[in-house]
Amino acid sequence: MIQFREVGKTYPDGTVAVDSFTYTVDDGRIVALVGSSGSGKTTLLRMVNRMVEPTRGSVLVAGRDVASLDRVALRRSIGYVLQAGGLLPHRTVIDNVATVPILQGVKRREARSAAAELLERVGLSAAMGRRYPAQLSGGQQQRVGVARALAGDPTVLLMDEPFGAVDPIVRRDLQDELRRLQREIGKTIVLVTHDIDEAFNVAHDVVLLRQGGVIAQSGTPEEILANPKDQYVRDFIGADRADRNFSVREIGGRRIVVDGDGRPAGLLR
Ligand SMILES: Nc1ncnc2c1ncn2[C@@H]1O[C@H](COP(=O)(O)OP(=O)(O)OP(=O)(O)O)[C@@H](O)[C@H]1O
Repeated sequence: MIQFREVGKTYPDGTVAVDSFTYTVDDGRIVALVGSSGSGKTTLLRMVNRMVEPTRGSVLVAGRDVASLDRVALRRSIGYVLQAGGLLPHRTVIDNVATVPILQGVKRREARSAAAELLERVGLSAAMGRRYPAQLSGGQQQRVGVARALAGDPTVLLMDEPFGAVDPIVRRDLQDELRRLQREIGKTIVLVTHDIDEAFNVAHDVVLLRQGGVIAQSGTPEEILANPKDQYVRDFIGADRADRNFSVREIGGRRIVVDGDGRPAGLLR
């Protein structure tokens, strides 16, 4: 469980990135922080592993205030996935994945064999392990980034725009795989994205932010779609978009679903 308790961050230049944010991420959930640029998503994410220190309030992971924990140990115990994987270019893929366990004292051989298993878990062949990051596609690098973040066996995985650098089709694949992976490994995942469709596709719970890390609305994708709280939320989720609005037409005894522009979307069974 991750508890944000009236947590805030004012940067030294006076920018209030997050005013006062209170929210609890339950174990085994995928939570997406969504909002427009500058709404404080990355700041909030980084306060969990202390890459950013809050200027007020606190963040608790598994009941412990992260401010009381050793920073380096904390960072190693929480997986962090960056856009485009954030891999070390001069190390092979397998070494990229094995780095944290080796730093944690796992023997090199064991770490490498665990890394090979992790690569398979994220859908890469062990042979890919011998390549360097630049020899992989963006989507493959992203998978390596996930494998690397999982290598320290963290309970919490933080992901910052993890699929931002890949094309829409690969992006959708990676989103689906993240859901599958999370079902298998049961980690708690907090994901930052500016893409509401990605949040709806991947997350169990969505936190929609305004500037200053203010929660405009939080809930399951279904709850938010069914009851957008105000016009800001409606605009952000595209509630009025044709592809969000369906109706049913009867044609020849069958019920056809059409979108807001009247384009056929499917058959109602
Ligand atoms: N080191 C810093 N010093 C000063 N201001 C900062 C710093 N880092 C971020 N900010 C400011 O804090 C606010 C929130 O930034 P943050 O990166 O958390 O937003 P975000 O929602 O992740 O944005 P984006 O989607 O563009 O990445 C922005 O106004 C940003 O300019």
